[in-house]
Parts: sequence; C-alpha cells; structure tokens
Amino acid sequence: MLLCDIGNTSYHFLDDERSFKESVGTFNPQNIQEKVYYISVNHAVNAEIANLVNWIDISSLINRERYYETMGIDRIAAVEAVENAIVVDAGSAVTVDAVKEGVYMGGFIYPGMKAMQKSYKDISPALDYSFNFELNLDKMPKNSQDAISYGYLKTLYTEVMLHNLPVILTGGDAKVFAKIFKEADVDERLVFKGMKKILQKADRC
Ligand SMILES: Nc1ncnc2c1ncn2[C@@H]1O[C@H](COP(=O)(O)OP(=O)(O)O)[C@@H](O)[C@H]1O
Ligand SMILES: CC(C)(COP(=O)(O)O)[C@@H](O)C(=O)NCCC(=O)O
Ligand SMILES: [K+]
Repeated sequence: MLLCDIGNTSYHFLDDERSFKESVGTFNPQNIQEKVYYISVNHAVNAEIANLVNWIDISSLINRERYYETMGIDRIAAVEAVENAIVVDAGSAVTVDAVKEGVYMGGFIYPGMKAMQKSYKDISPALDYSFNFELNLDKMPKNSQDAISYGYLKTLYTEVMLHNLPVILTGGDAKVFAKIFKEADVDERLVFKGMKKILQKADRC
C-alpha cells in the first residue's frame, strides 16, 4: 500500500516499508500511476491532485468530532496514532498536540526552524545565524547565536515539558530537535501510523 502525507515542503511517501520524500516544489504527482492514499495540508497541491483518480484523500474517513474544524489533517493523523503523549511535529511549522488517556487536549502551532531563522535574518544581518541545538538551555546566553537559539528553542521546550507527557518527535526536523528534547522518542512514521489506523477503522485496508 502506498501512503502519502503532503505538507508545505514535502510529499512524504510510505511504500510498504520504504519511506521517501519529494519536494512539493518539483515533484509531479502524475508520476505516480498506482493508487495512493493521502492526506494533505498543502492547498496548492490539493488543486493539482484533485482530478487524479488514483490519489485518494482519506480525510473524509476521519471522525472529526474531537477536533476543531480547521485543524490540520497531519496533526489529526498524528494524534490518532497516540494514546498518551505530546506530539511535536517539526516541519515547515512545528505543531504540538497533547493526548491524555486517548483524549485530545488541544495543541499549538510554532514557526518551523527554517522559517524562524529567516525571520531573525530579515530583522537584521546581525541575527543571521543557524540555531545552535547544542546550547545549554539552563544558562542565559552571552552570544548572539545562542541569544536567538535560546529565544526560539527554550520557549518551545519549556511549554512542551510543562504537560508532563511522554514527548514524541516527528517531521523532517525531528532528529535535530531531539538534541533539545533529549528524553523524546523520534518516530518519523507517526503520521503514517495514524493514517493506517484511520484506514483500518474505516475498514479500507
Ligand atoms: N524553505 C523551507 N521551509 C521549510 N522547511 C524547509 C525548507 N527548506 C528545507 N526545509 C526542510 O524540509 C523539512 C520540512 O519538514 P517536513 O516535515 O519534511 O515537511 P512538511 O512541513 O511539508 O511536513 C525540514 O527538514 C526543513 O528543515
Ligand atoms: C500547521 C500546519 C501548516 C503544519 O503543516 P506542515 O508543517 O506539516 O507543513 C498544518 O497543520 C495546517 O495547515 N494546520 C491548519 C491550521 C490548524 O491546524 O489550526
Ligand atoms: K509540521
């Protein structure tokens, strides 16, 4: 079975056990001939694949009663995969969603690392650094690179840890953020786990 999670930067495919990514900027979905079950938060790509009969949008299979109407389908799929965790999906945006004993508690949206680095750079060339993921979050910074790194990362870290839930990291930047969330599990296929559960519940696989 071919699954695809389409975000604002990547098509993320799972072909049975093989996972691979294509850029939304260059990949042509018409290159896929076989049936592909997908979810997408990418409005431009949605328009492109609307008429491709082999691309099957599974979002209509989800019981959305416990979610809010405009909630990203990628976030819903990740939440469907967990019982008791706080999911940090680090991609174009960083999304954080808390699930306690199977109950969705809510979540928030934070700028992705690439977007945030650009934001700092656009303020001033003096802030043109890549984030230092090795920094000590227990010490107030005394250099410019750590000043922006701490500003971006400590805020997110503190908020996530407040919820006292096991942290699961997913998304393209999961491995980088794992340097900050040292206790986290990294599961780059979490969204696919949720998609499979959605298909099973709807008896579609
Ligand atoms: N211009 C960009 N904007 C956002 N992410 C980018 C960009 N260029 C490269 N990336 C990288 O692409 C990945 C986006 O995360 P991913 O979860 O794959 O995508 P999506 O947000 O589409 O789900 C990250 O590793 C990020 O660092
Ligand atoms: C926040 C997102 C853009 C994250 O998408 P991604 O980083 O995977 O590209 C996506 O979950 C989305 O479009 N959400 C809709 C708004 C909401 O969830 O409230
Ligand atoms: K994301």
